Amino acid sequence: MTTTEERVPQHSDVMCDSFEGIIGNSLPLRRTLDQVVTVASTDSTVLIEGETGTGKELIARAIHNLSPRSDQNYVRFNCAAIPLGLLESELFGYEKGAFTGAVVRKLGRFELSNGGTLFLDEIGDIPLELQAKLLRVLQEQEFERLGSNLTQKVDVRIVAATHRNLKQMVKEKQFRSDLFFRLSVFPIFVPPLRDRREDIPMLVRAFVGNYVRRMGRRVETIPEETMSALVEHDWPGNVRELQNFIERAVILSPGLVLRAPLEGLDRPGECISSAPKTLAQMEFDHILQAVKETDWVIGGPMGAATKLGLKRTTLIAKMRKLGVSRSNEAISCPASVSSS
Ligand SMILES: Nc1ncnc2c1ncn2[C@@H]1O[C@H](COP(=O)(O)OP(=O)(O)OP(=O)(O)O)[C@@H](O)[C@H]1O
Repeated sequence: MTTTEERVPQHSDVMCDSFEGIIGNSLPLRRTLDQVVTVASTDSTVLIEGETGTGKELIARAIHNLSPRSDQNYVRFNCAAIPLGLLESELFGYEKGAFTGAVVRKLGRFELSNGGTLFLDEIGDIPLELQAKLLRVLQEQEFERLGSNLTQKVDVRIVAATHRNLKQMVKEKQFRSDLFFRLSVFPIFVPPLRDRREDIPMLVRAFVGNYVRRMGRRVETIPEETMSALVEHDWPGNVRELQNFIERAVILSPGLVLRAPLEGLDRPGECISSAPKTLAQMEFDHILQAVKETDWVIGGPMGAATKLGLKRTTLIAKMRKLGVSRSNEAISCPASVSSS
């Protein structure tokens, strides 16, 4: 093994850096996990906020596992995945004959999670009409099944999550402010992967290890330049996107060395960053794209300078200033290009 490769660790190595299946050791992630530990032992409602794929569901499960309710039910309910008309009956249940098709009594998620934890994923997608009813259950822990006058009492700990900006939704009157305040008793923010790049190598090694085992492959090393490119990438789909990418890479690796399809990361327009790009970043991307298309030929009629309408010397000077070189080949969204 050379110094520019690293060994894929065994499962036990990875587990040292994993907490409740949450891999990573960066400061932002550790801060989030500290909050998880702090709130888990209480019965308080928790609102988990963060972009898609950051691991909100893992955090919700960790809160349940570390709580005194861990031996009771953990029920996950995705508010966005259920058709509008069914949401109410899925949450609160119904009596036989409550509506056409209600041939037997059905318990809703609140009753199913009685004594345990109910994880309401994508809470921002709960329609306004249902928000008042949800608020009542959160406050009073009571509700009626559809088609019944009998009040059901429950003891449910609520953990909710959203990738939406609920505060903004409140301002726009799409989300009730009283429900927002009730939900956000203890908010936890899960940072996007691009704000905790130190976690990427650990995640990559763990995912490679997992997929290698599952697929019966023999990958043992990850080239250093592959790891650097993965750390540099912005991962708009966060850990989920990284995980899927690694699965693809392992499928494409018949031998001992990971063959990651880095060119798949380098698709212009796919780079969704929270901050708008600077002019220098756009220039960097555009020039990098042009030189890659000409296979790094700068001068001459078929060269990148002609393509870009620049003199050869001007393009070379710009490339030097912006730091465009072959080592950037795998980078699609340079975070470090300054606009000066
Ligand atoms: N820190 C982590 N360590 C290991 N796996 C992780 C981590 N974060 C996320 N994952 C994995 O990434 C995938 C997405 O995570 P999860 O479903 O928890 O994200 P999410 O924030 O709830 O996404 P969404 O908002 O789209 O529902 C899952 O397969 C999860 O196991």
